[in-house]
Amino acid sequence: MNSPRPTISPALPEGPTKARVDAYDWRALTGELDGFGCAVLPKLLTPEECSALAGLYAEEQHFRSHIVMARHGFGKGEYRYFKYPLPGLLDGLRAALYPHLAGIANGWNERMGIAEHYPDEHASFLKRCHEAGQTRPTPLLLQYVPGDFNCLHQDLYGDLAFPIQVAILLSEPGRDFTGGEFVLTEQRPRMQSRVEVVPLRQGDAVAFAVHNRPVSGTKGNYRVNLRHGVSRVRSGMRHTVGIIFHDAR
Ligand SMILES: O=C(O)CCC(=O)C(=O)O
Ligand SMILES: [Fe+2]
Repeated sequence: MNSPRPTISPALPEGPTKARVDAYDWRALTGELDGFGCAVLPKLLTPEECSALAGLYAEEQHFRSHIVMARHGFGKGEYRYFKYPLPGLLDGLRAALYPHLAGIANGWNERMGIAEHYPDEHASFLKRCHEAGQTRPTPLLLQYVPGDFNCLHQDLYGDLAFPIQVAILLSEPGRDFTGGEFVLTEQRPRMQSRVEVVPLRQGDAVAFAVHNRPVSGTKGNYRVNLRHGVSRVRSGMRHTVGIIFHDAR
């Protein structure tokens, strides 16, 4: 019998997320992540999926907590952490993206001399998080209005951290909002920091380093320290969904 898995909202079908993710040129994406600490997956979500996801923001039953950034000094704007079970589309994306990113993350750990090896499947990695006391879901939905911004930060939620995460822009720049650029900084040992501004359209995803990545120099690999954030939204409303692969303590 063909019984599809239930999804939270009929507007959010799981779809063939794995086929969609697998279809990207992962060799090229790996090259971008290795070279710059970030890579764009154009059109990971359709405009309809973006609107459906952004529309969940007002529906409190999907979330475990609500953060007003200004109260914590994180910037200005707000976000909500999803509860388990995640909406089918997000759950599917997280499971489909993970194996590709785990390969890259394992390469990074080898080059940085870190003994940790990430398993091939996200479920196995989550089991490790849960055994380490990190059991709370970290995928989140963010909402910005004019004047809002997200200070440079690292999404670390315990000792266990998967070193690459993904953010998907759900709104269309120019039409839905202006300003609000996704930015990354890379602090290089004993050198000045480098910045990346990542151009995104609605539905595009950016995969980026959470905290550290290796860079090859003349004397072998060295480690850089990354942070990400969002510049000030000038007008309109901007929504993003963040996919973090480790759970939180
Ligand atoms: O709104 C954004 O583009 C960035 C969100 C963020 O900080 C994250 O997904 O971890
Ligand atoms: Fe973040």
